[in-house]
Amino acid sequence: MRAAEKAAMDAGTSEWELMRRSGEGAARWITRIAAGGPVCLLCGPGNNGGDGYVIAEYLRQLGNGGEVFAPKPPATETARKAREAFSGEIASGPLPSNRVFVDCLFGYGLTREVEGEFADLLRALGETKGQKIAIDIPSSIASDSGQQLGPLVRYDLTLALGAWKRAHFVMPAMASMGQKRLVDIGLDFPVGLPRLSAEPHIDPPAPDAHKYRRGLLAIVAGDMPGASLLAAQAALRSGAGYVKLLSDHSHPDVPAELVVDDGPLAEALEDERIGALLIGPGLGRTPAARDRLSAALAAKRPIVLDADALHLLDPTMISGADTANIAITPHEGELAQLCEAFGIETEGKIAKAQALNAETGMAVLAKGPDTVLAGQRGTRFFERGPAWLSAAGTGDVLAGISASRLAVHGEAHRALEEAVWLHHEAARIAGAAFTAGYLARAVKPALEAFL
Ligand SMILES: NC(=O)C1=CN([C@@H]2O[C@H](COP(=O)(O)OP(=O)(O)OC[C@H]3O[C@@H](n4cnc5c(N)ncnc54)[C@H](O)[C@@H]3O)[C@@H](O)[C@H]2O)[C@@H](O)CC1
Ligand SMILES: [K+]
Repeated sequence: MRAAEKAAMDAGTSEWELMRRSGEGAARWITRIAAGGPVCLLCGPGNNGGDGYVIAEYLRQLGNGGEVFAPKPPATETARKAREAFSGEIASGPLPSNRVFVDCLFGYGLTREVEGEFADLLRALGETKGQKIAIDIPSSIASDSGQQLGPLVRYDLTLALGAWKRAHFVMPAMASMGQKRLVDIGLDFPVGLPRLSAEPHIDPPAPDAHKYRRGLLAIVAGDMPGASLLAAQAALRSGAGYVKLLSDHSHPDVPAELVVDDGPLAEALEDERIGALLIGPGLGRTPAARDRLSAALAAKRPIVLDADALHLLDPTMISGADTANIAITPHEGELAQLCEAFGIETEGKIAKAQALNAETGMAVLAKGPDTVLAGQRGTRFFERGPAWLSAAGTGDVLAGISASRLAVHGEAHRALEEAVWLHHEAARIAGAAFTAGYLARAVKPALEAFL
């Protein structure tokens, strides 16, 4: 964001002009929400506060002037200019209630814990009644990390200025923001930056497709076949033409459309037609499980590693492998463990996923209530999925979808990105209190939404 603003300023657009665009863009949203009702603004000492004065003056010009609370005077030249252009008064006394509140205390310049009168004001904002709008980001959130640095208010709306910041897509920050909208201020961004994932388009099978050309997915099962069966149920509905379970166990009750190969694993893995592999759900962590993982990696096919496979994985297993073909789907604990196994020392989910991708070349989907993908095409953030996904087995479903997409086209980053969208959409369709089996079945109508 800073680089894009600097580029715009170097090209002749003043900071004041950017602030005017930000403030007026935000004010247009606020006037619609306030609908003539009273507005109360909180202005901080930096340029976020400057945006606040621009908003306040815009509202005054429309005859809808409200209260402006500003514990400290502006400390930047541009914010001072905005304050001077504001023709109203600064309010004092306790924060009123039943207003549309606009929080412009701190934006991406927040660098330390919010204390004293600023913290008091945020606490009062948290307690008072009314609609609450954060300008750029919630004022107690560090924009790069999402770290909470003071009293966290629950907002109804967050208006991001110019571009999304990382904090807009990580927990717990993102859960406090309410609806999110982006205010365009006419900046250009270089390609290759971390960005919000764009809705994928999923191709139907080619006119001359047959089951192998559409993608043969082989799922390597382990000691607990339930998890790999769930993954298979989802994979069958995610686009692959053929899904096989490679298992040592007998499976009397698998669905008829799922083929079980209970022969020796090494032989089954020799099938040239296998487009992708999945290993991990229900694999177990025994020496035998480790052997199955090594055999699967030695087959040198595009592969999704999940769950137990991530516990067993170490650098020696992938040395010499074409890691661009490997997609991994760790949750928070697995991500931390992988970082330890690969000697990565960094804090925070985004940095960990990026470092693991940079160090190993594998596409890393750091899943959870917030999901971050660090892969061959860069870093991607996602809107939050339904919280009902917090149920046992939903990770197996995600792994199954990912592997099925990988079998279709062989691109690890793309498969993981598509999988997150399909997973969220399936959860939306499944509604409330669903089981993982129900979720796996909802993948079929979910896929139809992206054709
Ligand atoms: N730089 C630009 O070109 C533009 C910036 N814009 C706005 O400017 C914001 C960033 O402005 P700034 O970089 O001035 O920073 P902020 O306005 O976010 O706040 C930084 C100011 O607060 C102080 N501060 C930081 N942490 C504090 C704490 N815990 N307690 C008390 N004081 C603290 C800093 O010393 C500094 O004076 C953006 O979020 C956006 O709202 C927009 O107006 C668009 C143009
Ligand atoms: K703010």
